[in-house]
Amino acid sequence: MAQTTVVVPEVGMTAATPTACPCPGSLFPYPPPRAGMAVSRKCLRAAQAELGAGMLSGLVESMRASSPTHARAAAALAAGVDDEHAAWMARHPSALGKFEEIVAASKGKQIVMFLDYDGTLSPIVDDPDAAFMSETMRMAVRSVAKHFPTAIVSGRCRDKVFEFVKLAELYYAGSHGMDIKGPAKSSKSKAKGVLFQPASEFLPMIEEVHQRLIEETKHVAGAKVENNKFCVSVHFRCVDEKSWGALAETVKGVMREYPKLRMSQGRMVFEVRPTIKWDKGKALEFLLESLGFADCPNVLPVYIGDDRTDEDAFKVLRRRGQGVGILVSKHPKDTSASFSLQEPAEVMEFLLRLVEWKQLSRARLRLRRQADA
Ligand SMILES: O=P(O)(O)OC[C@H]1O[C@H](O[C@H]2O[C@H](CO)[C@@H](O)[C@H](O)[C@H]2O)[C@H](O)[C@@H](O)[C@@H]1O
Repeated sequence: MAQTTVVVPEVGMTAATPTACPCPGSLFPYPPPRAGMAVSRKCLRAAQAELGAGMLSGLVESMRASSPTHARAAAALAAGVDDEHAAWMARHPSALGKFEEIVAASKGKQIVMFLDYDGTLSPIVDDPDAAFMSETMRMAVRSVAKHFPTAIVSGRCRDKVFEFVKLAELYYAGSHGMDIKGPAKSSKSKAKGVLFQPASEFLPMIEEVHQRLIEETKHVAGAKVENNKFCVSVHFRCVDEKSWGALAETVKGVMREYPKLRMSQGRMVFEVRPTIKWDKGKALEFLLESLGFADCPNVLPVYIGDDRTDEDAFKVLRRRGQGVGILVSKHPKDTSASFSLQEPAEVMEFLLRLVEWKQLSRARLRLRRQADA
């Protein structure tokens, strides 16, 4: 079969004309990692070292870096800010500007959409319980899901992210991918009803650490502890910067008692989760496999996210040499994503353009068939 090859700069992927996908649709491709087995000595040592001496000042520095005001101020101090931004944009061009190249690369392939929630579909707000997505964004996601299998991949607990998104036809991977569920049984989807929870052994420990963190951080005004089922978030967006050191010290102190848990940092939030080798990147691979696209050249995963935890998924796309990683950010950031979008409003525009493009391609195909008949 003749091959049409499209190379998208920065993405390094090629699009070929369709061949029948040979991949069987396996619903449970990975044996769930057992907690005890997954926590190797190396992991334990790394977790302990991570929380060891000297970590605190590093932590506070990193808390500062995750604050947009600080990041901007620091950037403004640096000379040649505009040049730096332009250079970053050249490396991670706007997915809207490169839209035609992106869709051209999907020729003969099934697009599968992966969407982070906070900061991607909803704007970042002070109160995590009030991070609602707009009705227009919901309509855009619903329309996208009519054309392409679509998954929400979030650090939040799956039930909570579902409450925000409210679309039963989607796949949901909550708790940073540790709680995956396919669409309801009535759906026509290949992976309907799929459920995967690789960290279920950690539930009692997570519940315990959640309670401990509430208790230990209650003296820090503005700190908020959120139970995300298989992980816990400690928010410091509303904590006075003078108390960041105290908060970091407190969380670090609790973490020392739980070597099977690790801590990472998102946007003004500490995220506590099991040390198992599972993240948003693994969730992406699991979902692709569940959909029947394991080792399949005829798929184009598109992942859009704004957070450090989304980098695991961007890295997977890079490693596979397949797919489109899009970072949502107004500011230059280290990222493995190929493209960028500035904010949720641009994400919505990108989704709507995808829908429009798909509808147009279908209409063109119909017309061509009618003309040939
Ligand atoms: O993977 P995500 O869907 O991006 O979830 C990551 C964290 O998102 C939420 O926190 C972030 O958004 C909040 C609401 O805008 C904001 O107040 C907070 O500062 C951000 O870090 C969520 O509340 C966390 O539990 C997730 O881990």
